[in-house]
Amino acid sequence: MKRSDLEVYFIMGAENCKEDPLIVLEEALSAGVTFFQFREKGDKGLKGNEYIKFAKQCQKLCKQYNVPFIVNDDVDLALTLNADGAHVGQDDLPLKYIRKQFEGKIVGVSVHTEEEMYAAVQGGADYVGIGPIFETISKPDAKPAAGVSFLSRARYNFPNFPIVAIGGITTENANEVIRAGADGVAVISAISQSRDRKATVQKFKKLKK
Ligand SMILES: Cc1ncc(COP(=O)(O)OP(=O)(O)O)c(N)n1
Ligand SMILES: Cc1ncsc1CCOP(=O)(O)O
Ligand SMILES: [Mg+2]
Repeated sequence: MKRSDLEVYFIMGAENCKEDPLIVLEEALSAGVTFFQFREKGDKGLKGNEYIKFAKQCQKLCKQYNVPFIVNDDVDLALTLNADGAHVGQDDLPLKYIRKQFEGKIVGVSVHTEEEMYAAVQGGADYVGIGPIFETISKPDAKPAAGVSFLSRARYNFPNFPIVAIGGITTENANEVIRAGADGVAVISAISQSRDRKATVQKFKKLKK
């Protein structure tokens, strides 16, 4: 993958949407998001066959728009569906156990410290997600908002490594994370709950590098 693939990384599960999630996803894709993460989790998340059916529908839409379909947390689902990749956090399956299973595919890892970042890069991650940068309404168990200082250091230490920023990112504050060194923005609510998805995605795509 290229760093520019992370430009507008849309993340979504059904509970993030006030409208039909498949319509939300199709609008986001047609507006030009560059990466998609299927993140269906939590007590209110779909389960069993409904979960798998929804994942397949999202994957089909992503294929139509030629956008990578990444599965959050559920490595088995990613492998079963032959997804383009998986995203794991520090409390999920460790990179060293899954890297080989995803040969030729994309593996993203969430990092919050320099140690975690070095381990992810050395362990063969394709990109890292850094955040939450700002307060988020979409992850009840998120760590406190950390601002951009770690993001800036991560970019300084790894000038060419793909980095995406996440957490509370909106069209108003996104330039700050790009200036701090992120290749792109990973966003749930700003896109899933936008009243004008096309305009929102277009604004994210015009960020000053
Ligand atoms: C791109 C990206 N970055 C970070 C995360 C967060 O992963 P994690 O810490 O495992 O939390 P959950 O999303 O699983 O609740 C992410 N999903 N994507
Ligand atoms: C999954 C995740 N990881 C850190 S913050 C976050 C939620 C991001 O959602 P939003 O863009 O709505 O703040
Ligand atoms: Mg996780």
